[in-house]
Amino acid sequence: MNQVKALDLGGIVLSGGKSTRMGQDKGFVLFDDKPLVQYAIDLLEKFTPDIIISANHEEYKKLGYPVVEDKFTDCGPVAGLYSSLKASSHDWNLILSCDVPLVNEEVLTLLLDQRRGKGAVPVHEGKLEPLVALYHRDLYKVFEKSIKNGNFQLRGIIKQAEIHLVSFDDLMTQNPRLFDNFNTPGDLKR
Ligand SMILES: Nc1nc2c(ncn2[C@@H]2O[C@H](COP(=O)(O)OP(=O)(O)OP(=O)(O)O)[C@@H](O)[C@H]2O)c(=O)[nH]1
Repeated sequence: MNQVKALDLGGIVLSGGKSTRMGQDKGFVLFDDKPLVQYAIDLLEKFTPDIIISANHEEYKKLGYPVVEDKFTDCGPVAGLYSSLKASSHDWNLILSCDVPLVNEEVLTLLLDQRRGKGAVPVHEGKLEPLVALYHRDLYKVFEKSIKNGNFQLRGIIKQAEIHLVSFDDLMTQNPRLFDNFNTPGDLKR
């Protein structure tokens, strides 16, 4: 386990989307013979034994971790973040969406090292990655307010919040595919 014992840390896997582009539940799609959701679980297990799966299908219960369903529907990932952070019993929570299997231990370690205020989110060439992040549990209130105001745009919400944007430009010159999103069947074959 990674040496961040001082932090009260949980993990949240986001896998509650509609997977329209994939055509089937993305979390259970195989990449190199392993379901995508398992990549996120395996990585988070290196940091904490306490993991929540944010999902809206019964099937996720078989993975051995508590499943938290969205309270607000049709709002996208911000709804998953709201419900799972609220359900978390930890101050700090590593977030990992199920469709970024190339994210590695180095990424999450850097976020833990670089947290300021209420969290840390990667940014590369100006693009935020709010679903590979470290968030303080308190942020569920920010997400709740945004949802109730009809604002589901996570990147905009994050820019307004007290969260450190951590540059990954250097790391990505060595590994440009680090944050590759697997959204379609074609993405699995690249
Ligand atoms: N809990 C929860 N997670 C979501 C929701 N929408 C998206 N996600 C997760 O957020 C991540 C990014 O999702 P997207 O690729 O933007 O959306 P998607 O619904 O999974 O896929 P598309 O229907 O193809 O857009 C994935 O891990 C999704 O499972 C949601 O409404 N609730």
